[in-house]
Amino acid sequence: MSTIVSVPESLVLNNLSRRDDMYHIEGRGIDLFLLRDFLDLAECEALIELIEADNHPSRLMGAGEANFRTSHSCPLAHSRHPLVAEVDRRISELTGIPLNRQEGIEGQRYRVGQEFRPHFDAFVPGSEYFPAEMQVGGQRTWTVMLALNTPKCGGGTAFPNAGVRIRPKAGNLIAWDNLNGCGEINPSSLHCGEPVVAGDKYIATKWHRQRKFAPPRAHVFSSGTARAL
Ligand SMILES: O=C(O)CCC(=O)C(=O)O
Ligand SMILES: [Fe+2]
Repeated sequence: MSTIVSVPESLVLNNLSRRDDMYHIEGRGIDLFLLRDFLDLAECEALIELIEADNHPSRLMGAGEANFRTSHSCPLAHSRHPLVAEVDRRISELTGIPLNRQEGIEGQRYRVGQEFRPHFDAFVPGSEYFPAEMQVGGQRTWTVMLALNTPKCGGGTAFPNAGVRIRPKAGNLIAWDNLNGCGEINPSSLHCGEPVVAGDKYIATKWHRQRKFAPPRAHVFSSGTARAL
C-alpha cells in the first residue's frame, strides 16, 4: 500500500536546498532551512500593522495547560490586504507547494514574558480534533515561519530534541518538515517560541497540509498541543 500526496515532500526539500542563498541548519533528526531577507523591512512593518489592527489571544488545538501559549494571533488573510496574498504566492513559489494546500498565514505578537511552549505543529493522532482535521486537508506537513522584527532579547525559536535555537531577525524565513518519510510526526520537530525578554516579537506562520485544504467557515487556525510521542 502506498500513500499518494499531490506534492511529494522530497520535492519541497529539493526546492529549498537547491537555492544558493538558503542556509541548511543541521539539527538532530530534522532539516531546518533559513533564508535571509525573504521580506523587506517595509513589508515587515506593513504586516505588523495588520497584526496590531486585528488580534486575539492565541488559541490551541484541543486542551492545553494554562499559559502554554500566551501570545496574540491575527488571521492575516482576513485583512484581504494584497501583501498577504503576495506573501502566500511567494511562499508557494519557494516551496513548490500549491496555494490550495496552504492554511491562511497567521500573524503572532509576543510581548515581554510571552511564549509558546514546546509543541508539534502537526496534529496529534488520538486527539479529539484529529479526525476532523483529517477530513479538511489531512496532516500538517511543512511549517514556514517569517520573522517580522528582531526582538531585543529572547524570543528564539528552539527545537529541544534537535538541539537548535534560531534567533528571529526581521525579514528572515525558516522552514521545516513536521513529518517523517512515513507521514508520522517527527519527534525532532518539537519546538517552542521562547519567552521574550525585552522588546516585542512579531512573526507570521504558514502551515501546509497533505491535501487540498478547504476549511469550514468556522475553522480556527492554531498549533497542535504538546504531547510526548
Ligand atoms: O514563536 C515562535 O518562535 C514559534 C511559533 C510557533 O511555533 C507556531 O506558530 O507554530
Ligand atoms: Fe509551532
